[in-house]
Amino acid sequence: MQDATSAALWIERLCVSYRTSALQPPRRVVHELSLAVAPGEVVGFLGPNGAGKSSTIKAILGFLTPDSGQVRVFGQSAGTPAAKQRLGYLPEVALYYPFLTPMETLWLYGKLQKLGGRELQRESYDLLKRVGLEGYEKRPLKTFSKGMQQRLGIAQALLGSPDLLVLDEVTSGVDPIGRRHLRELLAEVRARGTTIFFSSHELDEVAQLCDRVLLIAKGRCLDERRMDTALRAGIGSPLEDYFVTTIQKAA
Ligand SMILES: Nc1ncnc2c1ncn2[C@@H]1O[C@H](COP(=O)(O)OP(=O)(O)OP(=O)(O)O)[C@@H](O)[C@H]1O
Repeated sequence: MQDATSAALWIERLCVSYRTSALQPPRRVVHELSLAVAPGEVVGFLGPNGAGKSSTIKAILGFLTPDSGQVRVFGQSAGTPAAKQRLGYLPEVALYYPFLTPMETLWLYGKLQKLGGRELQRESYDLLKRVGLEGYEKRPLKTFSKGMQQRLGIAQALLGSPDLLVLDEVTSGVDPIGRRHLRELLAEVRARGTTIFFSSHELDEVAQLCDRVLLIAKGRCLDERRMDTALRAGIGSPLEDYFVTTIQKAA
């Protein structure tokens, strides 16, 4: 049983609202959401469009201030340097400077993490190789396809060997070969004991990678369950059935 100090990720009664106009009251998009992820666990965060997945992820990163509730990363309050140090993050849309190369990009992100020197250079080459960008280390990103940029995003998220990897739509825009490659990479990251929390609409992928899935809709947790063989079997269809029927029942 996890608690706020032992969990890799602990969210308790999180509420998030957005104000889109000074004339309108804020609109709440995450309602009293609670969840816990154990160290080393791989959890898929599922839900239909607009369910509140990215908003929850932004609260984990400390990018927004919740109305109420608490978010902790390895016992540290979200958004604090101590929490950020343990986190690697790939946003839903990762934007990089088009005139920089992958090596320069990782150098920049490494510097922001206070990494540097030969160690950073070695880690950057190693990561680019692991994500399948060997040979592209010194090409400007403006020549990269979306899938190649996404691979760079994974390398950036893995820089500094984070203990918790938070991925928002990790394989969006990646071709089937790239997806397989990324799945293998995440399986390898997981085997090293890294906790992974990721949102995805790719249920095949979720079925193959996750220990557990959490399903949210309209900012509320609908269900959670372990990925057993019944949900893994077939070509993702049992998990798709579970997703569709649980959402429909709640509606
Ligand atoms: N910056 C913002 N300002 C106002 N409303 C926002 C903002 N970001 C998200 N929302 C709204 O919050 C709700 C939840 O959005 P969120 O992006 O968290 O959902 P999601 O589950 O990640 O969706 P998707 O699967 O489509 O990426 C949506 O209704 C969205 O329109």
